[in-house]
Amino acid sequence: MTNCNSCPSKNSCKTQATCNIKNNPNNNIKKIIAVMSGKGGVGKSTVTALIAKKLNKMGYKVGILDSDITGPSIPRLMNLQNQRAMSNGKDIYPIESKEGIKTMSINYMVDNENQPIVWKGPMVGNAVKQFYSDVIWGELDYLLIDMPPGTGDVALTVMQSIPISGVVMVSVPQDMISMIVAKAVNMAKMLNIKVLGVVENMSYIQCPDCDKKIKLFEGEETEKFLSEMDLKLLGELPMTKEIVNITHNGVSEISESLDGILTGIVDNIK
Ligand SMILES: Nc1ncnc2c1ncn2[C@@H]1O[C@H](COP(=O)(O)OP(=O)(O)OP(=O)(O)O)[C@@H](O)[C@H]1O
Repeated sequence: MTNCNSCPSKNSCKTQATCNIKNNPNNNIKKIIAVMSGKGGVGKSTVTALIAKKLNKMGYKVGILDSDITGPSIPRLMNLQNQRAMSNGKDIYPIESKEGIKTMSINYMVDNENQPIVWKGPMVGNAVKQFYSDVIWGELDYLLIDMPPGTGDVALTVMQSIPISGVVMVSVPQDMISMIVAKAVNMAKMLNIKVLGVVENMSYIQCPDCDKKIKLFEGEETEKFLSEMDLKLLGELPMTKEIVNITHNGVSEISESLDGILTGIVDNIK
């Protein structure tokens, strides 16, 4: 049953008659942002984790819902592998990172993270809906949703059921990827969900000796893609060991330059 009072979209919702998600009365979530890519492996989960850490550092209350049921990576990226979610039989308690970011992922419910989730689409969709409705997120300024790759069944369920305020698209500077990201952008537009902009990941590498930025995909037409799709560039992230250390190895210090890029990204989506 829908509970519009606790829904983050209550003031802007146009679909109350058709809404099919239950809003948990224990939760008060101010803004829900989905991080999407259309194509797997471009760094969607990494960007989700970095945005969450930056918002958390700025003092906001943040949660991450890992809706990638068949390829969950949030527990590892947040240094929370081998954790188990507890339930009181009705609600599920999220797992909190050391900095206080609440997370929920299917990996908190399996005995071994290598165990595959061999479920058909509707079951996967229902699990994601439960992660929204049955998890005690409490008071959150931002709930980030790490979307499954692609524009398939589960992505559609998430976008149709959860009251998403906007989508951040993650891309890498290659023509082929831009084309696939364009599909995801068009999907969001078809569903009337605002696309907040694009984060270009693995945009360049930086020489450790002379600081020169080296574009791996020089000549690719990112600017043309952005203007054709009427999209804002939220920021360009380098391909660095620092990002791997922050997201895989639990390193909490962020260099001034990466912090500056993340500030630019979150200022554009807040
Ligand atoms: N900017 C970066 N610098 C260095 N490594 C990166 C960067 N972004 C992502 N990676 C690495 O690339 C790999 C894929 O990243 P990630 O899991 O975030 O992608 P994804 O798009 O979420 O993938 P999936 O489609 O499986 O969900 C990870 O090992 C991650 O550490």
